[in-house]
Amino acid sequence: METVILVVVIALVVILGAGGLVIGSRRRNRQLPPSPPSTPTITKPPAEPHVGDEAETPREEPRRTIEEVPLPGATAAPEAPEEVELPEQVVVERPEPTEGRLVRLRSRLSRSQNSLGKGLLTLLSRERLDDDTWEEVEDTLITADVGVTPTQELVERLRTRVRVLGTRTPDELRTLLREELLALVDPTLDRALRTESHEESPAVVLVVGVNGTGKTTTTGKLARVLVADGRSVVLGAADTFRAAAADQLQTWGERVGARTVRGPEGGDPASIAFDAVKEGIAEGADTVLIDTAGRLHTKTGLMDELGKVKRVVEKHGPVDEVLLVLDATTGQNGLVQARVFAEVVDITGIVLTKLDGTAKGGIVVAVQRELGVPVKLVGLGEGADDLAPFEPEAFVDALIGE
Ligand SMILES: Nc1nc2c(ncn2[C@@H]2O[C@H](COP(=O)(O)OP(=O)(O)OP(=O)(O)O)[C@@H](O)[C@H]2O)c(=O)[nH]1
Repeated sequence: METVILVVVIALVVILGAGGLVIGSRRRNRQLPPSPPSTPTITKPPAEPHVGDEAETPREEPRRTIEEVPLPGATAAPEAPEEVELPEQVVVERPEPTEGRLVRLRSRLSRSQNSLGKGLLTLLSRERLDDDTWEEVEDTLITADVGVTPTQELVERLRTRVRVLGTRTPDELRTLLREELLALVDPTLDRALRTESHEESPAVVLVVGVNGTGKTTTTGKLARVLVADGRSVVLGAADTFRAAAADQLQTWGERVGARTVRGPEGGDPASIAFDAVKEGIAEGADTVLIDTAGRLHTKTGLMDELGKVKRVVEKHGPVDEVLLVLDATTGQNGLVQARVFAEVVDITGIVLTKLDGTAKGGIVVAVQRELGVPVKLVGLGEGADDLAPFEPEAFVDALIGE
């Protein structure tokens, strides 16, 4: 009896052992295939499946190729495809023309801004224009970030003109308001971008501003504005503070066929700026656009960094434009930033971004007054061609709605 039990136990152990091996080998076979490489390369096709194979089973065995099959009269077998590195395809885009861009993008402005224009017109159309109504006019302008002094000036002038005029039809009121708003925005300021090359060297534009205001995006969009106007551009990725900024800028450049000069992450922005201008000279480019980092940790740090970039670039030739990028949605905070930058470097123009996302278009007036420098460009969306040269008339028309 004992012998019989022993035999049965041994038989069970043998059967279980064999089963375990089978399950184990199945498990091994179910390992995931290796993940595909990130860059596309042409590789050999996989081995063909055999009948009964599971679809996801990797087939490591070499593929039976045609040369192993003896064919009657066959001389040479066709060659298996070689591994080939595909050249990267860069499609150079043709940016939208810049003329009349603000008019085309006006709907973006009026959508967010018409609370200002419509609000003012509604107030001015009231039966009686008493002190309370004029106070409401003031509040509306201040809420739209126009600033206290310009608001008081506008209300004072408008009040006098309405009194003198006597009768007030809606058309007359609209015309008066348009004229007064336009006077605040100041159509006499020179808003031309100095981007034309000199005899021996390209024009140099420094783009400065706090990170996150849309500085890198604006530099990229500006490259498109210039290319659309027939200029050749070199980009300098001197914002070495944020790792992805150089990649981002390079992508913008590639889209319009502009070269980007960049350095190591955390590298010296001044030396990148210097090299970018050198490249611009070598290429005979019209304009070099330099994206800088805008850390506001300390004013001294910022001053040192931007001062050095400017000094080093000036070894090649003058810096033609220093554009300060401000986020219109940050309101008064943007004005504080503007003040700090203006103390550090001579700003020649302002770019107001994200005007599509705010009803506070009055910031155009406030920042120009604050710095005594014109708004030259406005950002009206995230699209590649959503940067427009600033036109006071089109802007005011969008505010009050035509
Ligand atoms: N709606 C809107 N978004 C904008 C505009 N301009 C820029 N942006 C967005 O703002 C975000 C920040 O833009 P970036 O260019 O990365 O900002 P930055 O100032 O360069 O930041 P750093 O590279 O860190 O210095 C992005 O999502 C942009 O698409 C604009 O005019 N309108």
